[in-house]
Amino acid sequence: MVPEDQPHEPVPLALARLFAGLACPGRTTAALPPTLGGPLADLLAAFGIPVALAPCGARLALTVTGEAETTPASLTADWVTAPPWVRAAQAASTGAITVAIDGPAAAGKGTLARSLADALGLAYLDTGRLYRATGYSVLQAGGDPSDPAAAEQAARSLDTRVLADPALRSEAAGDAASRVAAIPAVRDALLAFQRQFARTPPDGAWGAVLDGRDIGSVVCPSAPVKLFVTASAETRAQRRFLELRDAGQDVIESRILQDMKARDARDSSRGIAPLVPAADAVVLDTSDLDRTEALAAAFALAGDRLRAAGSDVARASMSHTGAS
Ligand SMILES: Nc1ncnc2c1ncn2[C@@H]1O[C@H](COP(=O)(O)OP(=O)(O)OP(=O)(O)O)[C@@H](O)[C@H]1O
Ligand SMILES: Nc1ccn([C@@H]2O[C@H](COP(=O)(O)O)[C@@H](O)[C@H]2O)c(=O)n1
Repeated sequence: MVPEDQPHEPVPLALARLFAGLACPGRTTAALPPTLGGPLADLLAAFGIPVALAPCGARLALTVTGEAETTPASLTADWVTAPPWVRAAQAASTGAITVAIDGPAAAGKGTLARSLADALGLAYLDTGRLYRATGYSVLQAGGDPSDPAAAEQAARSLDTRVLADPALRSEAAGDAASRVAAIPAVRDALLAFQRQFARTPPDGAWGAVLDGRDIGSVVCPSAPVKLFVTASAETRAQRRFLELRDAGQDVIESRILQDMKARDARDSSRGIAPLVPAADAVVLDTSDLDRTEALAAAFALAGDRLRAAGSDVARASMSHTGAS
């Protein structure tokens, strides 16, 4: 049993512990906040792993209760990162699994994408950084991000090692990004890198989470999981204000709101790959959700889609091999 004073476990640790618990049903328990425990139990159930939920102080204790539907003969590290339906996906040659997360600025896409990627063992790409790096490079060279020739040249010569530069998070880089992002040749230049990342994620990951504006609609239209994360403009401006203020930047909230509305309008009205939910995306409004609640909701939505993808893939795999 988990002691009541044990701190919340990070989701990846809890998941690893529960997967490992398959070797010893009934003995392994992980404690999580209730908002995460329920959706995580659903997700495990989607993988065919039976768990029991019980209150444990302010937390929910999840215990693996029995054998998974497809328990491997011996539990291997490979199985932990590749649940059975992913293997079925590979067998059916459908390639890596992609989780697409789109939405307007500061809606919380990156926060959710990173947590989902960590918890599910997926690689993560913040595609906004590609556009930010392109716009920033034009600015650094003294150019105009709206100039198609300068922007295309910057996109085509982009060195992805600059993507970690903290300067890319400034509002100026965000504004320049949305200007270069409206130029078709820039989007064309950045498309191959994103698709390649989704198709063959780094470090042998079995899939990837990509966040941006057009992941579900253009970059990865066949992604099995598509979330469109949004929140009111005021909520998003306040979140970005707190983020930049805490990072030591001198910022004014009303100015951020004004700039964010202008950027949203530009992103939504451009002629190419505008910011719109893909037809099959699930919309998640996080205006009234804190980070933990938003993650719990995303887990539940992603779990539903993954389960559906798993059964589609399993069916495809069976018809592929002639099984019924
Ligand atoms: N549900 C939430 N409640 C409160 N703050 C949040 C929530 N989700 C994210 N945040 C905070 O809001 C800020 C913006 O979040 P994040 O960077 O994830 O958004 P984003 O959609 O990826 O933004 P961008 O499009 O600019 O890359 C961050 O400081 C993050 O910690
Ligand atoms: N797939 C994408 C991602 C981003 N953009 C543009 O880049 C700007 C900055 O993006 P952030 O996610 O870092 O805020 C954004 O305003 C878009 O103009 C894009 O077009 N497509």
